[in-house]
Amino acid sequence: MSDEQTKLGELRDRIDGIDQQIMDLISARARCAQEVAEVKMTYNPGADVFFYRPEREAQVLRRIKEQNPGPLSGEEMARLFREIMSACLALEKPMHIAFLGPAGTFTQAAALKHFGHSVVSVPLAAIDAVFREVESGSAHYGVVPVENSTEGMINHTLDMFMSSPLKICGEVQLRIHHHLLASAETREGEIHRIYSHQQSLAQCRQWLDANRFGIERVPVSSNAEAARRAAEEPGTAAIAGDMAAELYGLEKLAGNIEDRPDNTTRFLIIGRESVGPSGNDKSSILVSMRNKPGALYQLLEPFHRDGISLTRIETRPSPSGTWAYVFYIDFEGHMEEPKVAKVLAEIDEEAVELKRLGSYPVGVL
Ligand SMILES: O=C(O)C(=O)C[C@]1(C(=O)O)C=C[C@@H](O)C=C1
Repeated sequence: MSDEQTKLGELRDRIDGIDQQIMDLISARARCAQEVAEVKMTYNPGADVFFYRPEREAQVLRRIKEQNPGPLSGEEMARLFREIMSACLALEKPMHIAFLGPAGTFTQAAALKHFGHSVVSVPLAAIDAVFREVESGSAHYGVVPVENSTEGMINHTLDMFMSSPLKICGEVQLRIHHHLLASAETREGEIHRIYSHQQSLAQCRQWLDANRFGIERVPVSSNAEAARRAAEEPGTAAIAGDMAAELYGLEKLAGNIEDRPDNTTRFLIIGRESVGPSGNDKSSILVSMRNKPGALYQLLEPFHRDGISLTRIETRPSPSGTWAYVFYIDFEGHMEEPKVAKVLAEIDEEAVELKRLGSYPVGVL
């Protein structure tokens, strides 16, 4: 046996021993989660038991990132624990997560990033269908896109909150990498059409102008649909992400072609219950004010006075009348914190309507 083989043999024996310990510890953790489920059921008899606890998951993942000794990065270690917790939660209750489909969309990638892979992910054709699926109880939670760093807000999602009773239970950000994809049978020179979602075509406009000028660009309902067509129609290509490429067996002709390297989409987790404080939270509200001078100032002043940072404010036309507006506001803090509760009580007095969409942990992964 060579020196190399001897040394590798020793190290692999050590790895086998460590794997055994990891397995024993993960199994002990999983048994604990089973006991947690029993406690939740015992103390909430006959009720809709909420097994998934977003605030606790955020705390666990934050602690892992903070205390990670290396050499793996904090993100990598948190990802591994994300999957362990996902498997533990599935033992308590298999979660059904509705997302804006079809399979292979960035929204599915966001759902799996947030919940891990031990969930049943259910593709739906439209944002309002995701809301309905969760409202009816057919899915435990839903995942919908809310804003993109290049293209701005996804208004359809914001508008759904005006009429939906659902709460925002979490957020997850995903770096969006677009690739030019085609089937193995399609040669580069033959490509006469590129399919993608409207937003993705916009996010890659400069690259397309510089590198594939003159080739027809056809918007379709999703990137996954674009990938499906490229797989079926010879001579066409798609702009889509890794998941869609893998799902439809496409090859990457050019990778990371988005014009802005920091291209990120933020997704919301929607559910039926409120989430407790995790120690680092955000809240979202919808407010409509009387149409009078200084209304916006009156709305924002209490936040400023109490030192609460706004992270987003968007204006949407109100469904109730011409030239009436609804403000969608995200801010730092949890609605159970006294200073946040005080500001909201003040706004409630002045507003025509104040809808509390929820408080939720700032995205960890
Ligand atoms: O602490 C709980 O309530 C659990 O159910 C355990 C656990 C975990 O595996 O750590 C699993 C699922 C919850 O979403 C949060 C945490």
